[in-house]
Amino acid sequence: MAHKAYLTRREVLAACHRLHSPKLSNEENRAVFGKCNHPNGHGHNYVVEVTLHGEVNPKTGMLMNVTCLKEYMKSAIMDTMDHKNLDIDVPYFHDHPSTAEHVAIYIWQNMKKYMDDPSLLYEVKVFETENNIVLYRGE
Ligand SMILES: Nc1nc2c(c(=O)[nH]1)N=C([C@H](O)[C@H](O)COP(=O)(O)OP(=O)(O)OP(=O)(O)O)CN2
Ligand SMILES: [Zn+2]
Repeated sequence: MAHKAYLTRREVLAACHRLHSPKLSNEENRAVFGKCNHPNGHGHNYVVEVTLHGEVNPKTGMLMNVTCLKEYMKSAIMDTMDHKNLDIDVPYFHDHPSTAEHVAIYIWQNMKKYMDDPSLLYEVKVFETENNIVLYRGE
C-alpha cells in the first residue's frame, strides 16, 4: 500500500524592499503602505517553508531526497532573492508590489520551473516577520 506524506524544508533569506504600486499615485501609495512605502526601503529576514505532498517511495522511504529539494530551493529562491533588493534585482517585482503575498506567489511559480515533478509542490509559506505570515497553495 502506498503511503502519502508531506515534506517541508525551511530556508532563511535576507532581502530589502519597499512597498510601492505603480498603479497608485505617490499619495495613494503613502496612504496604503504607510511606513513600508518609505523611499529608501527596509529589510527582512524572510523565512520560507516549501512543502511537498506525495507518495513515499517504498524502496527509498522518501517522498523526495531533501538534498534535491534543497537544490530546487537554492535555484528558485536563494540564488534569486537572498541579499538582494527585491524591487530592483528580481524582474517579477518590477510590476508586482513586493508584498509577502507576491513573494509567496513568485516562489511558487519559480519552484515549479525548477522541479522535475512540479505536481509534488503543495504549499509555500513566507514569514515576512515573526508576526506576518502568508501561505500560498497555487490557487
Ligand atoms: N498584506 C500585507 N500587508 C503588509 C505587508 C505584506 O507583505 N502584506 N508588508 C508590510 C511591510 O513590508 C512591513 O515590513 C511589515 O512590517 P511591520 O509592520 O514592522 O511588521 P510586524 O507586523 O511584524 O511588526 P510589529 O512590531 O508587530 O508592528 C506591511 N503590510
Ligand atoms: Zn517589508
